[in-house]
Amino acid sequence: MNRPGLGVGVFIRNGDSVLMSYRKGNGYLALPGGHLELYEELEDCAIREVKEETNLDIEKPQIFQMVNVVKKEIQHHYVVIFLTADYNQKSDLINVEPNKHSDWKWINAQVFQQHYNEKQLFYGLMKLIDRFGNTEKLFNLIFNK
Ligand SMILES: Nc1nc2c([nH]c(=O)n2[C@H]2C[C@H](O)[C@@H](COP(=O)(O)OP(=O)(O)OP(=O)(O)O)O2)c(=O)[nH]1
Repeated sequence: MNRPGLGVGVFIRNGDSVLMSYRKGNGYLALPGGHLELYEELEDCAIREVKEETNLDIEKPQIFQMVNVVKKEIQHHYVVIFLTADYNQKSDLINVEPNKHSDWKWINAQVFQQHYNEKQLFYGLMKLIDRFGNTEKLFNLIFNK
């Protein structure tokens, strides 16, 4: 890769939790999301990736935060855009790509913080918490508190 990639991650709200799974390749806890395609809007990317991975229909995707993740030692450079969204409860949660993700789980701030402490969050999320200092502040913003 000779240019940074552009990744999208979606915080889907449910009660006090967001939807996450462990990535089969690296074992990190991660949000649903993926790569922005050419000529695609960020919100459309979020809707598409969440549907492809979880079968959920998200509602009101909103651009939330961004991080620039530079890890030269492993040739990883991504700009990651995070969005927040609600979801339509009529859509069923399915692990559509079990070869890529463990089963989807609703994760609260405490569990999220534990994974941060153990450096078990996907890179963009680690950098996001580095910025906020702790998960509580981040979750307050996600849930508009
Ligand atoms: N999905 C997702 N991607 C993240 C997160 N944190 C983070 O840094 N990224 C970055 C690194 C990923 O390699 C990149 C693109 O997401 P991805 O790896 O899920 O892409 P993907 O395999 O679904 O790609 P594709 O379906 O679009 O081909 O975004 C996260 O929490 N979830």
